[in-house]
Amino acid sequence: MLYGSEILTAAQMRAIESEAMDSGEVTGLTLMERAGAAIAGQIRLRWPKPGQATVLCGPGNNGGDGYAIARLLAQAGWSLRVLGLDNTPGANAAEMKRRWLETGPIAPLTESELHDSPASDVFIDAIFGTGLTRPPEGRIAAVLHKLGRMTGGSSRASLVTVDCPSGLCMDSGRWLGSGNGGKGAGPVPLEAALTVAFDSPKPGHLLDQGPAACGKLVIADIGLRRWREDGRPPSLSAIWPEFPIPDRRICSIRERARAVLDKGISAKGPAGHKYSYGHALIVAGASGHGGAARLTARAALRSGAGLVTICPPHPALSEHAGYPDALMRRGLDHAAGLQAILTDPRISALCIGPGCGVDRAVTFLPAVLEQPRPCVLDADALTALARSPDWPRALSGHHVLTPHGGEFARLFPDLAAKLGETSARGPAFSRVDATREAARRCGAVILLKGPDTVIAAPDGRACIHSAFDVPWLATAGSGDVLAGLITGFLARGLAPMEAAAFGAFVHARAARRFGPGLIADDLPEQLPGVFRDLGL
Ligand SMILES: NC(=O)C1=CN([C@@H]2O[C@H](COP(=O)(O)OP(=O)(O)OC[C@H]3O[C@@H](n4cnc5c(N)ncnc54)[C@H](O)[C@@H]3O)[C@@H](O)[C@H]2O)[C@@H](O)CC1
Ligand SMILES: Nc1ncnc2c1ncn2[C@@H]1O[C@H](COP(=O)(O)OP(=O)(O)O)[C@@H](O)[C@H]1O
Ligand SMILES: [K+]
Repeated sequence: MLYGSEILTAAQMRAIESEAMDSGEVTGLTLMERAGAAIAGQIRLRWPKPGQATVLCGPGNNGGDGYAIARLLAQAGWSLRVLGLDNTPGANAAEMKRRWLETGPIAPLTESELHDSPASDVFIDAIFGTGLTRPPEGRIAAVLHKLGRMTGGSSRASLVTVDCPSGLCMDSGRWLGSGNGGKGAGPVPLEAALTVAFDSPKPGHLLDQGPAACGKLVIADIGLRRWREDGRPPSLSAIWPEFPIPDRRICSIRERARAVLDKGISAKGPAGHKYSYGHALIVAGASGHGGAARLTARAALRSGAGLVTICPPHPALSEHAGYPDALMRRGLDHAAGLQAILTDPRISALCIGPGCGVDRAVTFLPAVLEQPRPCVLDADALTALARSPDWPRALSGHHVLTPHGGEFARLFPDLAAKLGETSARGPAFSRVDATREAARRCGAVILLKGPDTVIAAPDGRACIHSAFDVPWLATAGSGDVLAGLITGFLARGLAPMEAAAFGAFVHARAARRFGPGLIADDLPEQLPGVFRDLGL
């Protein structure tokens, strides 16, 4: 459907693994050996000279992977210290443990044994993976605290995690047992240098605390693709250009971008004129607040919309007189005026919110919502929307809402509260769960902003756009630019979910291309380069 790679929940991953094993074509032990070999291989790639490694093995299959890694690294000349538990109930993990014991001993998995380990180049966390069901407690929590202190910050030793940092919920990216932001009763959050996960990224690798905890994420192919690619469209995918997972059901960003932006041209041919590319209308606010709406309008122009008109109140028209000259201006003082403008059928998308003012947004929202064109609701329009009773009934599939966390909490206070709660059991409620539920309730596309932007449609399709590598995107007005991009793509005829996803992708790409020091004004100016880089 969208771009990037499929994301699987822990339960979906387990189901695929079971299906593969039930087919009789692969055994659990083979998968574990492949997992162990993938991680040992990644470690040897990064530390070509054999060194000292300490492997911490838990009770389940994650621990089984750990014993396999220890054996393979030892065979490659590494010095190993392995810490483990007496209890290893699973047959495959027990077999891996038995094979390791032919090579070396296992010390108890305790804080004091970890403390007494020889200085290590690499610590390998194979305590819990997808099987984590509750927050680590007691002795394992103490081990994780210690591991966090031994490997975090300026420590020389690197942490490599098997599938995920132990204690992190792979469906939400939240530390089980702690509230939002990693605070609370959970373990010292681990900060890995490298996480090697299997087959597909899980939501927790990309959401919330996940990216900071996982470090560099590598997805290892362990031969399960055949059971995964069953023809169904993925319900959750990652828009992550740097992520080189070819997935035959999802075309590449480049292909998709070309298809998306060629749309106007191929529909109209070279004889197309400006109206072929759509006409976007931006409802702007009173004097003194014009910058936000102008950023939106500039982004809509640069996105390739054929025409963009900005509509402030008449007294504020002079404020919008400057750059860009391509922008059209039209005074708009009351709802009847908007209805009159909208008699022009060539206006193909609207945006209301950036720099609009809440009172003005309250005035214009009914007229905006009752007309059938696609529309982006951002900033003040979201605050205005939250004030009107029974607002979800006024929305439908042609609306795109682009809240940041605060606006989301105003619109969906219960979902925001749930996101902030401490989770005593996994899977924890995630930003994907919250955004999907929000989209379902109001029947519109929701784009929840953040370094881990989540976009969801009312039918349950969702994607995560990861922008952890461009923290400089968090600058005043960058959200206004995003709203303009989405409006421009809607004006050009993209479906709402696609316009939102493509907007988020292009927005981050522009920020990445500019680099630190970026201000929101720079973003629209980067777009021609972004489109050129994409080969458009
Ligand atoms: N997905 C796949 O296809 C593959 C997965 N493999 C590995 O298998 C792992 C999943 O294995 P498991 O399902 O055995 O689960 P884990 O090894 O993640 O651990 C689960 C075990 O720990 C217990 N447990 C969970 N939370 C606990 C807590 N807070 N305190 C104490 N005990 C707790 C569970 O009851 C269970 O016995 C993956 O993360 C991955 O490392 C690989 O071996 C190969 C293939
Ligand atoms: N830490 C971050 N890293 C990358 N992108 C971020 C980060 N924080 C916010 N963003 C992005 O920056 C934009 C900020 O939008 P918003 O909060 O509406 O700001 P404004 O109202 O000033 O325009 C959003 O696209 C959001 O996804
Ligand atoms: K782990």
